[in-house]
Amino acid sequence: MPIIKVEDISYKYSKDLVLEDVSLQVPQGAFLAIVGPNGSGKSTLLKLILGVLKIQKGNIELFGQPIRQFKDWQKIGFVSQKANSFNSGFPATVFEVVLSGLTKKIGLFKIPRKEHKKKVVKVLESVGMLSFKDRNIGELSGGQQQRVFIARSLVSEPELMILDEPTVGVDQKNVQQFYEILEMMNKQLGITLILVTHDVATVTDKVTHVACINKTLHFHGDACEYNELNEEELSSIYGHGVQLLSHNH
Ligand SMILES: Nc1ncnc2c1ncn2[C@@H]1O[C@H](COP(=O)(O)OP(=O)(O)OP(=O)(O)O)[C@@H](O)[C@H]1O
Repeated sequence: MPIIKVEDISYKYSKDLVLEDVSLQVPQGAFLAIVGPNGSGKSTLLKLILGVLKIQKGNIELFGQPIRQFKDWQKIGFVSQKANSFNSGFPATVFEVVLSGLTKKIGLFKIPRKEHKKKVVKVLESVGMLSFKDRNIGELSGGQQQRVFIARSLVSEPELMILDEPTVGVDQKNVQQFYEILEMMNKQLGITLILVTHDVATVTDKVTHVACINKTLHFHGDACEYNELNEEELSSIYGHGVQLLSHNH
């Protein structure tokens, strides 16, 4: 059973379709990159999958259930591109931010137990941020904040994690580290990942599957297949003049 099944989805905000007849499946354990130029409908597709936008045409199933009936939202973690925008005055430590990912489990205003604190320490360690646990979140760099937000999502043990351009504003060196964390989550923790990104050149040798979207789905397959596409095939995927080539080309 695929974890996500998108069938014939079309969507428009006003007159024009921004998604047209998009169908794709995400198997359990996959690491899928959704790539496409600016304004190609990537975030819209995510919002439909996350239930933020209402389906106009087509169907989506999550964990085998039609999205309308789906209630297990705690199985899904989400990290948005705007996560790393805390100002330096924000009054919460790294530890507190990650602990807030357990609010549903602990219950609002209840006192966290030892096991909860242990979980926070464990996930902070896994993203390499344990030594920052008492620092104020607003005093960290964008890349460090982003890792803390990943940890906050991880702490509730999601089965699927969706990341919308998480590396925007993160420098190249930290981007590499960031992808290593994602690989660890996918391979060691067995979390299915969906990553929306512009950064095709960096991701295609790290992910298992690639979906190229530009209103319609132009390619959906495994990453090896994608890496073997020639230039002509790639430009027919993206349209001429769109600079989104894999580094193998
Ligand atoms: N709330 C909205 N109301 C009207 N139009 C919208 C809205 N959100 C997005 N759009 C339009 O829908 C199209 C697809 O937008 P979307 O955000 O899904 O693209 P994207 O691929 O995520 O883009 P980017 O890579 O720039 O983040 C764009 O033309 C955008 O202007």
